[in-house]
Amino acid sequence: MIVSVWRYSHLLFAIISSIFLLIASITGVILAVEPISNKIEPYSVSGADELSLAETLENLNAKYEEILAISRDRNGFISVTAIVDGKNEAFYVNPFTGERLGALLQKKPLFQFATNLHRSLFLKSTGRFLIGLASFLLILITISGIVLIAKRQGGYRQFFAPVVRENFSQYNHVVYARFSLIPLLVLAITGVYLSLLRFDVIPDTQVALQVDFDSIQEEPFKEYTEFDLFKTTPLSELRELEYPFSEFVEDYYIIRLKNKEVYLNQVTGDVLAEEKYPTVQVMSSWATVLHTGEGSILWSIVLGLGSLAIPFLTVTGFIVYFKRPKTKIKNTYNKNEGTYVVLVGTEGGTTLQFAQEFHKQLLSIGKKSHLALMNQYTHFKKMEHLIVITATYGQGEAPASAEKFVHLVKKHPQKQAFNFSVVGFGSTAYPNFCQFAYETHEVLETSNNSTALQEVFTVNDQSFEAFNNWCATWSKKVGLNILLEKPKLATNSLPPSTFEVINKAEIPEDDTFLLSLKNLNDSKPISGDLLSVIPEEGARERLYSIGKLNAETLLISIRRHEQGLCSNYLHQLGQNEKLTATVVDNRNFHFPKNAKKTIFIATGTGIGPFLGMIEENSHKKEIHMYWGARTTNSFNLYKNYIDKALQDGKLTNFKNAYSRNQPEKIYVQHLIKQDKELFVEVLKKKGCIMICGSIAMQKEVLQELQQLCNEHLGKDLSHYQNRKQIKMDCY
Ligand SMILES: Cc1cc2nc3c(=O)[nH]c(=O)nc-3n(C[C@H](O)[C@H](O)[C@H](O)COP(=O)(O)O)c2cc1C
Repeated sequence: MIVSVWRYSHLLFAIISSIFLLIASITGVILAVEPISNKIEPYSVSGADELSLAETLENLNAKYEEILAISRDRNGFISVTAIVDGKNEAFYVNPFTGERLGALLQKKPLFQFATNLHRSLFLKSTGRFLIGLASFLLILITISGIVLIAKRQGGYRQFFAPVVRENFSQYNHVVYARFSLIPLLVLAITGVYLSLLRFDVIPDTQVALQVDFDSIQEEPFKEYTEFDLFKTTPLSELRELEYPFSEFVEDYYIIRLKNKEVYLNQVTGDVLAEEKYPTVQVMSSWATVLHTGEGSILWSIVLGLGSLAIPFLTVTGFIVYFKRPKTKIKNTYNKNEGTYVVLVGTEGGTTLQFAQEFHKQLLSIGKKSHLALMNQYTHFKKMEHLIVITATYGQGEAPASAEKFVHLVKKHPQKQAFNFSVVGFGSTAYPNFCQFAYETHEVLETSNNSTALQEVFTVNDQSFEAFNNWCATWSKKVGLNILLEKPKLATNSLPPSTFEVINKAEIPEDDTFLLSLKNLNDSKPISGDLLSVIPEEGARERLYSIGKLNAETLLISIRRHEQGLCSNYLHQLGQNEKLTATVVDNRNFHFPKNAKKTIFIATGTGIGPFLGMIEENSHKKEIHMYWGARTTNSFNLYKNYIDKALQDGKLTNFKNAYSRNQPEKIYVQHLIKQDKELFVEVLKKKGCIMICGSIAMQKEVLQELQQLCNEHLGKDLSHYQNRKQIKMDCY
């Protein structure tokens, strides 16, 4: 709920201010160029800042007959206003020689236009107010953004940890927001400050020095080069020095330094009045520098990039929001009528869509089903079956709509007996896979009158296939017949492609076979992506991991099930026959480009994607493979590929674990124990471990790795999972 409040505030502020922020950001990018183009003008004189005011005045007085003022701007350029040939002129000079360097910079028309639009949208005070308001909203957007990133990353300490990629917009929104946070916050705060100053909400106090004319002395006379202030003040401190208006002693030097203003007797060099700038004035000066980047190429670039991030973050932010599935809950039976109660824990809305499909099918077979959010848990009068379907967020925490669930279960004990089942939606890309589902199961198990019908069932990456499997086992247990339809989710799949079967190899005793497919379309799968096959109209899709042997040829390794519709369909395909299937992007399971050493762990047909990754290892990076199967015979299907890869140096090492070759069973997890030094080294040196095969094997392997991390690395396994050093695709 708290996350939702932050999320909706973030969105609301963005909607209100988006147009103004877009204008301000685009003009801001243009204006960031101005200080850079000014700074690179050739008016900077090296070593000038170390000159004293006395030396500067001496050099310039020698060159010009009548100087009215000397200035130093934020770029460090020195200019004089002097009467030359009877005319009042202002120009840049070399303070060592007095040489004229060029005319004062004039604002270019483009920058003038951009400045007006940026400050006031050409709407005078109304425009200034709107821009000020947009800056204020930008502060709120940035703060709510910081909170949202921290929540997503699992805490402020993890703020800069790698972001798990779900899709382009979500990933880049978070990544670029983190980069641009500081410049955006600075731009927003200084923007608000400058607006408040403009509207006199912050009074622009200036120094107002008073000179006591009665006490002005005409003696002792001193050369101006001997004035203490002139001798001790470097030119770098100067903003502006105004010469006395006349030679009368009542007229004095006005010197504006970086931190104070001083009036100096032109005859004796005595200080007539002096005052430090008020805090507001110093702050205003800083706000201007920080907001405009004046005088610093580096800060101007940072601000320019920050401004550029605004349109990008606006567009990706809106895409993230509008892609989020939105569904309302409608109920035919209220909470007191439903015998089946389906509760959902969701944050992004996808889990709700699965739950809705399940609820719809229960209703369609005449069951009284009531659907609600987990936060709406209460006393359900007629409930006999409770089905909880929940996602996991943060670091294994409850999603927004289930935050109160644990508390509510304790608060509302059910008066009648009921059985329950928990389905966890999560992603193995996160360290605490479906943890909240396990917590939910535990709390329900200890609640009044409850009986667990099944263990927690987990669904990785919103796999409809897995959810459907759960539904099949659940329906069987309760004696129902439910057929689910796949919800229309935004998936990463490409349009369907056509493939031609070019080879089939098989080990009949093992019920496994390898299909080599020629890719006849433009789809460019990568080893580790998935091939979605629908064996006949209306049937469920099946996903197979792809191994890519070369640009044209893909390999899929399949286990044939006696009653399996899809595995038998693929099995009966003959040479040159065509297959229509869809490539699904599985970016969390691609070969790691930056790892120097990689370990593959697979059982059975899980070897498929690895055969492609090995084949593509043209740089001969170190790859160690651990493969588990029943007997030596199972290996014959892959032997040629592995032998050739070892010969070509594309595979460093291959070790197998055959469970039925010898009296005692050997599994891949036993090999991990044997070779623990290698595993420790790979994790330590930022290498990667990839796991593909059965969920049962994955559990055992993760347990072994967890132990190894605790004993030898002093870190939790999740540390490496967070850094994408462990990649999994298990089913
Ligand atoms: C910020 C964030 C954190 C997540 N943390 C976890 C996690 O700790 N464990 C897990 O199994 N899944 C995690 N997931 C994956 C979600 O549980 C999964 O994508 C789920 O299907 C989302 O369902 P929803 O759209 O209904 O919220 C996380 C997803 C996001 C975006």
